Amino acid sequence: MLLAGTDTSAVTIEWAVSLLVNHPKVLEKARAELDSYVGQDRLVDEPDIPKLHYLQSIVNETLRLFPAAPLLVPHQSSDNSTVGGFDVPRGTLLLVNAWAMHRDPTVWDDPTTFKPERFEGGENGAHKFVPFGMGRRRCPGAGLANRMVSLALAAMIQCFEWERVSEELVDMSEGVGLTMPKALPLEAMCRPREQMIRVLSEL
Ligand code: HEM
Repeated sequence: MLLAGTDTSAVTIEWAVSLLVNHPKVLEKARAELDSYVGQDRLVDEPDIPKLHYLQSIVNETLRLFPAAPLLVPHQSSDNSTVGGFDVPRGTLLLVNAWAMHRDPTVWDDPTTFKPERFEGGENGAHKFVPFGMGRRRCPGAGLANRMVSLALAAMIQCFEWERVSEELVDMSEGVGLTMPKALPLEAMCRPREQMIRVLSEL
């Protein structure tokens, strides 16, 4: 439970910040949304999150490209069945490749590009977007995870300027591990936003 809840969320935040420093226009748009809905006189808080639609799209797009559980969790079929023309006997170990589904060019337009806008306008990905699995064994922490990741990211964007450490893009290779870590940990420069220094100093 601790690993399921902490590492997955931490890794998702690291992928999201990596994507944002590589896409400064997206970062700018997220900050503009925060400035418009929350302002600069107080820290973003949980009740603000449902209003921050672009931020939600960034979190979804991060989970699409870098699902923290790329093969979900192994399941076992409870009965004989047929899936897509394949006979699956009872007791078969089943893995769902969410990573591949999320990058399938037959269901996603320009699948390898980071484009949070694809989730705008009510697009929720339905059965093609499954970072938390589906059905009875879907992640019970999905709601909490979405709120935690969104709130952490929102505060980081609202309060700090983020930049890459050099002209070179942040390396987005995936490393080896249960929760798909970055191959190279993120290094980025951040400094408090001038407008937020008062709020930060009162925390
Ligand atoms: C970004 C964050 C997270 C991601 C991407 C994620 C993803 C997943 C996935 C894919 C599964 C397997 C679903 C399946 O079997 O089809 C799962 C299971 C689970 N998750 Fe999460 N999770 C996250 C955060 C959390 C949090 C915050 C908690 C709790 C505080 C949590 C608790 C659990 C538990 C207990 C299970 C096992 C459920 C079962 O086997 O019935 N997860 N998660």
